[in-house]
Amino acid sequence: MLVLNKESIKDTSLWEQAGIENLNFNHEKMTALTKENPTWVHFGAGNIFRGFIAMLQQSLLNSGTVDSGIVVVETYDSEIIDKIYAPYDNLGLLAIMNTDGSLDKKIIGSIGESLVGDPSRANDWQRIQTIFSKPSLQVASFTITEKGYSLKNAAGNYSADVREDMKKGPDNPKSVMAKIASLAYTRYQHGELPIAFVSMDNCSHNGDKLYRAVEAICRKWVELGLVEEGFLNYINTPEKVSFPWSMIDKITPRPAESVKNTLNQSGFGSTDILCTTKNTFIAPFVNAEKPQYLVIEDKFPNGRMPLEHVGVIFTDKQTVDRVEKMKVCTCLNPLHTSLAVFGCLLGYTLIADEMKDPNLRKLVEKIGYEEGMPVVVDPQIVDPKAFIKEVIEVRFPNPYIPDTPQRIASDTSQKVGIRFGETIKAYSERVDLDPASLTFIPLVIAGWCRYLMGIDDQDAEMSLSSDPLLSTLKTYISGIKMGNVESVGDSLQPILSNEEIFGVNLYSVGLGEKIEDYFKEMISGPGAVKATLQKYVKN
Ligand SMILES: NC(=O)c1ccc[n+]([C@@H]2O[C@H](COP(=O)([O-])OP(=O)(O)OC[C@H]3O[C@@H](n4cnc5c(N)ncnc54)[C@H](O)[C@@H]3O)[C@@H](O)[C@H]2O)c1
Ligand SMILES: O=P(O)(O)OC[C@@H](O)[C@@H](O)[C@H](O)[C@H](O)CO
Repeated sequence: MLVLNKESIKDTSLWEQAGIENLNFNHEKMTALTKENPTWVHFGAGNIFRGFIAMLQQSLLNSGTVDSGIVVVETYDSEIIDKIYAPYDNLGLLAIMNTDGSLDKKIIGSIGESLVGDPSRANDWQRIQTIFSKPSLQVASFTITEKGYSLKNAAGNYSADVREDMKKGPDNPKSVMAKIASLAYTRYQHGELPIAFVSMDNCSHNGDKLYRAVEAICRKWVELGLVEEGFLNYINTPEKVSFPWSMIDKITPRPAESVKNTLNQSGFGSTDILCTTKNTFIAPFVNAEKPQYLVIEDKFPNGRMPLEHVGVIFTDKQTVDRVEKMKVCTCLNPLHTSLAVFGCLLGYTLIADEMKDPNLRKLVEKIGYEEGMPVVVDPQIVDPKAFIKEVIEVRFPNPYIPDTPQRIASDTSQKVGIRFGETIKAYSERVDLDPASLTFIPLVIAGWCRYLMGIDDQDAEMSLSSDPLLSTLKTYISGIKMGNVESVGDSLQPILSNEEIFGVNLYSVGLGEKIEDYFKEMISGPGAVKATLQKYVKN
């Protein structure tokens, strides 16, 4: 069996025989050059990073356009580095799942260094500080999930770590955003060196989200006299520090047993799948679909790698905003979240199987075409109708993509505001549209509340995907009993009125009571979720 390490990849014929595309550059040289002159640090060593972002730099390395790779930093889940990067010399394998069932297999070898971003790992932290003091560094990018940018807890207060970091200053930060602020401070101290901090997470205005979090911490440090005022000016000078917006799209499911088995059959053995204690599902291999889109605001004060050669679209902020809104608020992610919630309730474990269920297919068609399209943002550079058609007809139904509703249900509380709240707000702002007339979006929100009960449509207990608000949300609905509509009372009110969650108080736009009614229908007994869904999609 072929195993991944820096020695094994030197024997090119072995990889050729296994049908695995090898690197077209010298891995050792790339590693040395990355250490000497790092240009790109990426935070968040998860699946999308290796399956998409690292492969972009790899294409540039393969063509000889660049000579250094990426330094990956994991600030949250050190097990990823210790168990998935270090043992394999930072190498991985990408399996692209084609619609005909074939796999395109490529070694992932553009990661020059992997580090744990935490002061408790002193050597790694010092090394990251050194990297941030280097003039060569151009880009710090991020895929740390939407919750990674959050400074506050469910109650809207700064979390304990953030409070402590704000009080203590840039030494020994604990929270992820204070770590970034601290590294920016290092860069400031070394001559106000320029850099672009590029969020590549699925959240609207992701660059602003990152900026706001980092800036709030820096501002506090300045207020308390822990750092010079010039640091805040530095962060706020776009010619020195930028926070470009981006839109990223490539379905990259958790590593799947089915793909592991196929890889084993083809003679590739580095396939152990791990679920870390922090709940990251990761393996030495990544499985992903082929389609991919990355659109980035072209604002890089220290220059950047020529990623336009490998399909990345660089444009202005407004266009990024429009593409991102098109995808995240209408054409892909709301449909995914809908399939996630109902898929879990109805016992599905594969998105492609859900697309064979006429009710679920109809649901996403109605949410996308009927309720989303009237307010979709047309970015001009991508056609929303063609995009959503590819999503509904080609990407979601691809039976070879082992994507699960349970993966997508993770962190739903962090996502519903963007996935549905934006459309609801757009209806409120239009004189010709009324949010209270929506049917399917509120149906999914009711489905999510029903999901939070942790009981599936067959009345069996179901485990819920991780979510930072899960315990709080479950407390609100703990008094609700299946089959007992009276027990609902006003239990859903703290959820549905929470503007932190939905971006809008759903009662004030005429949807709160409607969602409560759908919810009541869905708890009337076993099979009620399916029946409710069927009743409304058939109308
Ligand atoms: N997987 C996809 O299909 C896909 C597609 C487009 C965009 N994205 C974006 O990328 C993000 C990550 O996806 P992935 O596939 O790499 O997921 P993953 O589960 O493989 O990895 C998640 C990464 O985020 C880090 N993380 C999690 N919680 C964090 C926190 N509170 N603070 C800091 N870091 C944290 C983890 O340590 C890990 O590095 C998604 O949330 C989404 O915003 C993913
Ligand atoms: O990653 P999230 O949590 O923002 O959303 C779940 C999925 O919709 C997402 O991961 C998609 O696979 C992705 O947005 C496709 O580009």
